[in-house]
Amino acid sequence: MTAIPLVALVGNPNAGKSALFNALTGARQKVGNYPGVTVERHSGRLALDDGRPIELVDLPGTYSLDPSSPDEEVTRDVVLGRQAGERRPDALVVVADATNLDNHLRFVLQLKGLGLPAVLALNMVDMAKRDGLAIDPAALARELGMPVVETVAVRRRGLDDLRAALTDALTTRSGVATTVDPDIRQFQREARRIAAAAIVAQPRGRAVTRSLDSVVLHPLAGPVILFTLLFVMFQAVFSWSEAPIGWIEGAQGWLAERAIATLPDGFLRSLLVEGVINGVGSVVVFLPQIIILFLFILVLEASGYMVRAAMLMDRLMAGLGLSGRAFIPLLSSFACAIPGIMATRSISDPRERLTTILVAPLMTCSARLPVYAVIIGAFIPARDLAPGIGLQGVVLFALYLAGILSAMLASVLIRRTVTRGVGGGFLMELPRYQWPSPRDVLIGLWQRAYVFLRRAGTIIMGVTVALWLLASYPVAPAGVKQSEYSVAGRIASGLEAVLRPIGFNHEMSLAVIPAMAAREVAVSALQTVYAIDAEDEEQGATELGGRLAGRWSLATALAFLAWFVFAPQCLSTIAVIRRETNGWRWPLFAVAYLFALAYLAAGATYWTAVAAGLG
Ligand SMILES: Nc1nc2c(ncn2[C@@H]2O[C@H](COP(=O)(O)OP(=O)(O)OP(=O)(O)O)[C@@H](O)[C@H]2O)c(=O)[nH]1
Ligand SMILES: [Mg+2]
Repeated sequence: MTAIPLVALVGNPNAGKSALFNALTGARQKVGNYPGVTVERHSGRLALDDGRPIELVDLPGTYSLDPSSPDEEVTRDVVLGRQAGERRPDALVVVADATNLDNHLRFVLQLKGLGLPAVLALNMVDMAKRDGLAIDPAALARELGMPVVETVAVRRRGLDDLRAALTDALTTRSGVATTVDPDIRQFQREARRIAAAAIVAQPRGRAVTRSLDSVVLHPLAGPVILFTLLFVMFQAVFSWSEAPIGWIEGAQGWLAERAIATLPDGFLRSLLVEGVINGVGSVVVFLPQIIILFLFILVLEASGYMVRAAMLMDRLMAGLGLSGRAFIPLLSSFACAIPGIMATRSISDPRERLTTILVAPLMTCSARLPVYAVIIGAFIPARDLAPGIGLQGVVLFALYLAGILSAMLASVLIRRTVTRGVGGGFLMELPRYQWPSPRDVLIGLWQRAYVFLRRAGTIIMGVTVALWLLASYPVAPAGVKQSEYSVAGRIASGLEAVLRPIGFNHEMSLAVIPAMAAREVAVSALQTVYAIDAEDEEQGATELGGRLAGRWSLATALAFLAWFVFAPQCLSTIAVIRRETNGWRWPLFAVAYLFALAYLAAGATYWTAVAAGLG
């Protein structure tokens, strides 16, 4: 006697497999409206139309047959007949949620590639109809090359048709052949195409999302749109911020004047004016630009566009060995690498995760913005390249691009060497587009502003004041430069020997040491050092940009920018890498390669600029 046929119920989590299992076998399996309800194998019997008995097994839901994820591997092994103590199923009933067709079809296509006789149970059609979504099962069957039966498992509807289709599939035993290349991105594209062909009516919101996506995710138009959006964002950072920056500078000047007018000349007044008000003020002045940057990022996130950008990036980066799964952590690293590195916990593949952690510090965090902005403001003329396209915004865009491109390049190199091995695919559900809620955006902006101001009031102020003390003492004799004679100055002189070949001067060498605590400190440190060397307080309060423009060569300024694209000038990031990788090995690796890159990039920039006659 031959064993009775074995049929497996497979599909994405929450598709209704257990509900269907119960309806077909009369069993009482636990069903629940959240993914991952069924975690072990259950089987039961039912009779086909011709009276033949079959054994039906209800499997845990999975999103794909990705061998890198342990739970998906079980499903894969069962379906392929590789699981110990389990025979290979003779046929599959693939269950898909009609209300989420394209996402579920992706897995259907993958399962179809296995070549087993299969029937698609298009479940939850009641929910689809309620939402105004109509799917043509005949069209779907034609496109898929697989019988399709509409079911409502919880109402026991479509069961007879399902049994009939299953009887057919088992009798003819016609396995459906693979038609698509087994690549998750191909499945995704094919699933979207089939869903679009089978859906005959859909709610308005979905239709809007679909037509927007056909443009936004277009292989050519998509990247162009993404690039344009980012370009506009960086233009806005400069062009919208002028007035509010003026207000902050005004307030800062007024505060300094008040302090000078009320306090007697001496230690306290110098500390307050040079260290606190002007030092910290030189950083706080960049608040408007940070707010503008985040206004764009938050709106794009809330609208549902960012997930699309991740998909686009995934496609672009696929050949580079970096997955789109890394996009969200890398995107958060534009705010700060620390939450970005923490967000890599969502990356299941350990090698991909480590690579993402190692390149996250290359994404331009908001702490670099003050450094970039002060140098750009001082050295790049505020003229338009074309109407509406300012040169300063273009340079800022280029700096961000340099960070992104080097992160991509670094990840290719790291993936080929230290973290070699295949990674998992990238699956992401696309949410619908929606208007961002102004309230949520405002709350988000407030949080960013608060974090920035808190940093200014704590770590940046603390380090700046400490630097002011170290740079003010011992007091230099007449004719000797204070910033060189002081404790800080002497330490910087040691570093200057190393940094001079890449165009750095004494003040810059002095600024990069305290900037290890936080990059913005580079700005307040320069402000403080120049103020200390100034003849009087009036002159000391001169705006930093103007002061730099008169003293640094353009080549030196550009080298400083290049340095900050790469340098791991942030102790907290190093600490977080240590925590997330459980040891000193990777943080030290990151520090070493990033400083090496910074040195090479600054040097190359400096010498190229000198050779071009900009020295
Ligand atoms: N309206 C409607 N609800 C359904 C239908 N089929 C299942 N459900 C409900 O959908 C939810 C998920 O059903 P399950 O059978 O637990 O899904 P599953 O595929 O077994 O999920 P996992 O075990 O997590 O993989 C439950 O709340 C069911 O009651 C259907 O055809 N129509
Ligand atoms: Mg289940």
